[in-house]
Amino acid sequence: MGRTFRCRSRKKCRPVNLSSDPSFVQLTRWMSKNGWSQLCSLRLAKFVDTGRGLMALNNVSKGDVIVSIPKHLLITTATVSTSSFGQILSSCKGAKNCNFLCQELLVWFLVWERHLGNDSSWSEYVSTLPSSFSTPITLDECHFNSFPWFLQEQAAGMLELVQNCFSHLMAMIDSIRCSHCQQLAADIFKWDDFLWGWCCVNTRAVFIEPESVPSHSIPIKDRNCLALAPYLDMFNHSDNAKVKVGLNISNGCYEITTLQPFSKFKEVFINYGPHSNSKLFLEYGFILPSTIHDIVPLKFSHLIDAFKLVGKRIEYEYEKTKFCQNHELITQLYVSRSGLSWNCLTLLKILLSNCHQTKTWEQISFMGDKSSSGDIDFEKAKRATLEILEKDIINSQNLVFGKCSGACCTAVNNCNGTLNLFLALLKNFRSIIKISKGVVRRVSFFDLSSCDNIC
Ligand SMILES: C[S@@+](CC[C@H](N)C(=O)[O-])C[C@H]1O[C@@H](n2cnc3c(N)ncnc32)[C@H](O)[C@@H]1O
Repeated sequence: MGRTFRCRSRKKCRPVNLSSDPSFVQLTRWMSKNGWSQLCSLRLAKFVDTGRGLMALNNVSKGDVIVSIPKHLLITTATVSTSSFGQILSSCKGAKNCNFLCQELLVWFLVWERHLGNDSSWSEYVSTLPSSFSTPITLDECHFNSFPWFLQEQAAGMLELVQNCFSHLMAMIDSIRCSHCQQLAADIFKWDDFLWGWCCVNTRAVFIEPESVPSHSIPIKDRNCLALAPYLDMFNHSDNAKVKVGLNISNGCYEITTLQPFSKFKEVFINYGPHSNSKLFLEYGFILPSTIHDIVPLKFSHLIDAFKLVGKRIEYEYEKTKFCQNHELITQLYVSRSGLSWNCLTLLKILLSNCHQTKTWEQISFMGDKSSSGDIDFEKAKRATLEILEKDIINSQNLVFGKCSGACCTAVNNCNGTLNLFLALLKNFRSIIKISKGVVRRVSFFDLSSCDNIC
């Protein structure tokens, strides 16, 4: 490997400086004019692994405030109520179902301000927002059908919510004419615009105490706890980041304090919450190489099928199923890197039991895995469960590609990025199952050998 090659490779890994990006320059200028000042020396950059984010230009110490946004630069439902869009909403008052989800209002606000272009008082912020997203909700529904069941359910639920929110307000405002462009709302706002707004709010909004949002007259039907925060929404997420976030009452700014240091020229991260990769994929359109929160959910039917696979009959299947339902054991079924969850192990053990008495099943449910030491059938059932789950994931992997004709992609997603992400997520699931199989084998070996010793 020559020197030129090494230099080129190093350059490829280096973040690209985006500090002179015109929309970003305009954003910081506009924010400075409106009372914002940069407390921590950061630069906008494009990182190889995480995309656009913020880089430390000096060492950042534990306890440093990395960002501080004056309250009046946050977009909350109070901002919406005082905007020209808020005036339109007030003309809908009295209409049937005239109450809104907090997120729905922020979405429509962004869509409205984007259509105002340079005439929007938030144009400097709106022009920094991404134009496309890799969240699965932006895919055509045909792709959802290839997802593993738990992702399929969640993605379909999210899509239904977004569709309902879109039609909810469109029904109220479609005949209203915009005083800015004189067009009918029905001609201005399309599904793709709403989807864009939804993704912006879903991937960028921060939590704010509802009491901190100034009161207004728009009826909100859920917790009024979301805000969009210009500049602050440029921070990427890391599982390891530790931060303190909230409104500083003494200066009226929304602040993030880092509880760990960052070295000069490294990316500065915040933490969006203890999310699994499934959640990051569904809600934010990215995944991490690995997180401690990763699990692969299981269905009760996977456990039943495991018995079929090992050729074992379940005695009193109907009664046992009823018992497990009544004792809320058919919840929290998943596999993590440390193996099958407690409830999975308990269910397997109950299903294996030859006893007909609920008292015995109750005992098993208290003892869980411990009641099974050395039971070969139990080890076989555990392994079979993992085999079945892995097969499901492989099926899904085979299905997802070959479905896309390109015509199904929405304007806010060209599909390939999301499908590659999905593939990476499935790989992640398979690695969890693989590690878990090792755990099963180790436990099995340990249990059997300790059994031999006792004998
Ligand atoms: C609040 S924004 C952060 C800024 C964003 N990267 C941008 O360019 O505007 C959240 C989005 O950033 C991206 N993101 C955040 N953390 C990431 C990470 N660790 N790896 C990859 N992408 C990440 C995801 O697309 C996510 O939806």
